[in-house]
Amino acid sequence: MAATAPSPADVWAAYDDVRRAGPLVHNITNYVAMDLSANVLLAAGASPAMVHAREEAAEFAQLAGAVVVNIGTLSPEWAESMLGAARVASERRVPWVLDPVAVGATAYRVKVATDLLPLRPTVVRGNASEILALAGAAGRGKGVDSTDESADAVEAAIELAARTGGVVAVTGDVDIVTDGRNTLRVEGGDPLMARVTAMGCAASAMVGAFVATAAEPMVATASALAVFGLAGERAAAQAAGPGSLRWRLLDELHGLDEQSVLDGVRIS
Ligand SMILES: Nc1ncnc2c1ncn2[C@@H]1O[C@H](COP(=O)(O)OP(=O)(O)O)[C@@H](O)[C@H]1O
Ligand SMILES: Cc1ncsc1CCOP(=O)(O)O
Ligand SMILES: [Mg+2]
Repeated sequence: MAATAPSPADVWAAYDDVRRAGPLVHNITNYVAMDLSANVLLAAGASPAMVHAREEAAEFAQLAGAVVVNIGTLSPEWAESMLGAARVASERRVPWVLDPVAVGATAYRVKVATDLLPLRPTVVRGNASEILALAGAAGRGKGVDSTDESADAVEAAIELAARTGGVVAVTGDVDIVTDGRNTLRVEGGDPLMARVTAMGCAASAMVGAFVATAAEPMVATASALAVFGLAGERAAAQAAGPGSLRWRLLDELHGLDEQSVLDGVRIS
């Protein structure tokens, strides 16, 4: 599908960089996702901060290695914080990630996400229905959940990436990563991951950690999703259900070693 696929060794190097640098990742994320996202970032070696007040979000964004903006539990006050933080990130070249949770569900979500797009997110990460909806195609989803396959959102992702000038990632059974010119397929993960709330939000937070430390957003995004998927599939292999998948995922992210990444990552 593309010439720029990072090798498993590149993915390991990117993860190693996150662990060494421990980047500060500023999250304006939803109430549901705060705990899992913060714990995923800590398990991956990054430093999470959840900061969303209008009075401080833009100021805090200047301190961060990356900003993650997630519209999951929106309100007008939060939307103002998101726009302020994204504007500062864009102006100061702090990489920032947009997670357009449930964007197809209501006109308000479409408006807020559409207002954020001109601030040129380094990466947009969503499920297939969200990326279809944001690109103006048919996808609507079932609330925060996708009713579409990632393979059916490839064209929408390419179109959206051309519009933002950044990277767009569609997660699902296969994760798709595109910059509008090259498109990568990241395999891995497990269907059980979709039975734990805020997994996609946590994947977006991981992307934040990787874009904070890697020079190339395509490599960073594919690497983050590959590591997250690998940890998820290793966790799922031992999990009794969604509850143990959740804590096992944190343990797998923390314990993942070079050989497991070299053996387990599949990007084409
Ligand atoms: N059917 C599946 N097979 C493998 N991995 C999956 C599957 N569904 C979701 N995942 C993984 O779960 C994580 C969350 O993705 P997704 O469910 O698409 O996000 P969201 O929670 O935003 O809808 C990603 O790492 C993705 O690769
Ligand atoms: C359930 C829910 N409701 C509003 S935000 C949210 C979390 C969504 O998380 P994810 O998109 O990662 O499934
Ligand atoms: Mg989501």
